[in-house]
Amino acid sequence: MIRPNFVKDQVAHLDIFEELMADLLALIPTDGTTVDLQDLFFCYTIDSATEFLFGHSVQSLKKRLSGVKLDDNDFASSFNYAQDAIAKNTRLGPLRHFFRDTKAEHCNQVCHELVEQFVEKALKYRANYDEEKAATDDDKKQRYLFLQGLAQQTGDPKRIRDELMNVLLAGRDTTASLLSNMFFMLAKNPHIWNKLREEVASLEALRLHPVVPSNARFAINDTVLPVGGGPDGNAPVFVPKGSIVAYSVYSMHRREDFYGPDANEYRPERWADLRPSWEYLPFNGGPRICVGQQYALTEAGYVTVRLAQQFSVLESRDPGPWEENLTLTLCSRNGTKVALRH
Ligand code: HEM
Repeated sequence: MIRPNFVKDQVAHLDIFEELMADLLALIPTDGTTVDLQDLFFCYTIDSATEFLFGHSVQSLKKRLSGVKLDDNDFASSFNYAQDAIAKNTRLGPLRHFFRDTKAEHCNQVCHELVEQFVEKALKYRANYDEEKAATDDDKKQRYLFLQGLAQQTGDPKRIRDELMNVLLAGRDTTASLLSNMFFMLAKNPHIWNKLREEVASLEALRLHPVVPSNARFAINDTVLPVGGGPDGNAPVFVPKGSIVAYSVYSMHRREDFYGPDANEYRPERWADLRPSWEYLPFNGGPRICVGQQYALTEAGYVTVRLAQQFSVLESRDPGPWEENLTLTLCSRNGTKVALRH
């Protein structure tokens, strides 16, 4: 249902990315003071995703700039907390019933209340579709709104709310994590920053630190996987109906038989002649491939190029190597502490 809302014209709204860039740049010190870019990237992507999805940004970067103290009733902080609680609950499994988290319940409510307002707008748009569309046609500059696209397809308020939440969840932390992991590695490798090719730098960041590092499928019928069985892993594997097959994209992306003996290193130059197929799956593949892939790569590429234009020096301010923080996505445990200079 949401796939038609992701055609190229609709996701390439560079003006949104540029407007937010001004706020992002204003928050980066230029005197060599350490800044945590990961923190700022998470603000950037929630602002852009809420603008794209709802037509209304939650303005977390602007709030930072004006020094507003964020409390538990703020959408961006509540969304972060509620998401971490989902990851924690998944790990606790059946034990989660013994750890009631009232703050998470409150945060869920804050998120739902904000999204409800947009659901109401969507339903109003649907009810007055002809008039609203005529008004839109008159103003050619009007941006495409994901919310309106959704309202044309369904009038079920719960479905609209769930789809909005789902895309916000799928699209926000992922892109922020990609940018954070990539800048962590770029800051450790200044020679790459200097001759940056934004596209290959992000492809390599998604190989070494795939932000969706594992995945699974549930067999709805008996089936056979062509390889993976037997002592050498080359025999077929029978998968009975009802089983769950989990796989690790993280491990696959570091296999030396695919990527060579330096598979564990961040080396974007390898993409000069690398043309991977199913051994490279940051966005998955097949019918459920990520619908936001173009959006994510456009946004990450845009932010990278703008920062590269603005700053010639990017220095790591983290003494250690990259360490993982696995919640719903994979980002850097110690943030992306760097210093930037013109
Ligand atoms: C670096 C950024 C991103 C990565 C690595 C990523 C990765 C993925 C992966 C691996 C899946 C497949 C999940 C599965 O197998 O079931 C997926 C699905 C999805 N992604 Fe992304 N994603 C990113 C950004 C985005 C963005 C920006 C959006 C939206 C604006 C988005 C929306 C979605 C949606 C709606 C699905 C579900 C598609 C379906 O089930 O048909 N993603 N993503």
